[in-house]
Amino acid sequence: MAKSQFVRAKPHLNIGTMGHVDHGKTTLTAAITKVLADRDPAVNRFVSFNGIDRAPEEVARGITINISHVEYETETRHYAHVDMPGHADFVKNMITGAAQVDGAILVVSALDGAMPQTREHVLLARRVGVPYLVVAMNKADAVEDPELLDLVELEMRELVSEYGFPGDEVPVVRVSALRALEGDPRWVSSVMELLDAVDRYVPVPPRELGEPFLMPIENVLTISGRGTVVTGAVERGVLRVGDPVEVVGLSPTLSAVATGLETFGKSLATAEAGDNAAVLLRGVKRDQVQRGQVVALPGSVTPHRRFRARLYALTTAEGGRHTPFLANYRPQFYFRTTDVVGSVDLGDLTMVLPGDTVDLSVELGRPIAMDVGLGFAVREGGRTVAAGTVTELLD
Ligand SMILES: Nc1nc2c(ncn2[C@@H]2O[C@H](COP(=O)(O)OP(=O)(O)OP(=O)(O)O)[C@@H](O)[C@H]2O)c(=O)[nH]1
Ligand SMILES: [Mg+2]
Repeated sequence: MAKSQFVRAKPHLNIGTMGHVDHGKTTLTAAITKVLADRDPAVNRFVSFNGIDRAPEEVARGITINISHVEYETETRHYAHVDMPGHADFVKNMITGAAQVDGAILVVSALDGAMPQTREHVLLARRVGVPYLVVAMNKADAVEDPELLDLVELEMRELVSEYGFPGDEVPVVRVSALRALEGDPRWVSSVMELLDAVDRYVPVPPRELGEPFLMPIENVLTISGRGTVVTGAVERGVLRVGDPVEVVGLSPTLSAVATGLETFGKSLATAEAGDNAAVLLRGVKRDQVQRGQVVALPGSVTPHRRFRARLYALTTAEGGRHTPFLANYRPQFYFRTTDVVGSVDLGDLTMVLPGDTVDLSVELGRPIAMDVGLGFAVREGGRTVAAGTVTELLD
């Protein structure tokens, strides 16, 4: 049966939920789809909590591990929403999600206030270039004392300001995802208020439609009888069905043809910057492609192991190292949807102290598709210790 065609009737935005473990991101994601589906069932579909956290390990541990995507429409916009994990062990998956969004809903439990991954996510949001934050103060149903709510709001405004977001103007909305999901009218309207804040505060970003096509691969699937499908968020450009592409990074560059395009199960004639797309690749086997590679216009981007970068080492208070790092430091480098080990060459410097901004060279263990200006995070032992930007491609 032919798939229905995706209609571009409203501006499309990518948003997502981030924040500390258990503060209610997945519950809020489910509640948003519920509230909108009740309001406009013709265009919205309810996705339950278990429809979002559905991997067996997620169910067993009661936490989000993988990012998942849902879609919904408000009156004025179509949104793709990525629900990110809060647990410290899965920050790498959170980085992948954050790199794709035009704005993020930072979820904080009003019972707990800012916790370690609340802070780390604000920092990473800034570093991977999330342009706008809206704060959802969740679990407001469980807090009796209004002064406590005011205190958490103040704390959040200060926290986001510390990382360069405009803390005075960022919308902070008091919600209860759980009660909204249960249909309690007071809290249903709190979720509507949150969505209104997102509609108003997060602008439609300029899309880089004129640039050469590039989509980082997030997942690879096999569709029996059809071939290999790669999914991800289109970073720039436009791809048409039938266009030739290259798969770049990690292993030798591969040529292919995009023979089918979809978004959220509906077929697309073109996939463009900002879309969440599934691309069917002709002539590619399942094991020839992997997460961390990119699909790109042939010849438009090349893989590199060595590059120069400007790097900011986080201070200890920001969650960074307690000690300087020296020549031959070998942390993990997080690019788009993957991480690879690499070593640094400090040149004339003898060490890099927490809080320093330096220029240095990096040699990665495996090549990554990169351009000047690409951002990355540096992590070791489960925490983010630095963030950088590629300034020069070597080889
Ligand atoms: N009282 C109350 N509890 C809530 C609310 N929202 C979520 N919870 C509860 O908080 C717990 C964690 O909710 P999740 O939605 O899984 O939290 P999460 O932020 O997605 O967690 P991770 O993805 O693992 O980081 C669950 O037991 C929810 O029922 C709320 O608005 N009020
Ligand atoms: Mg979750």
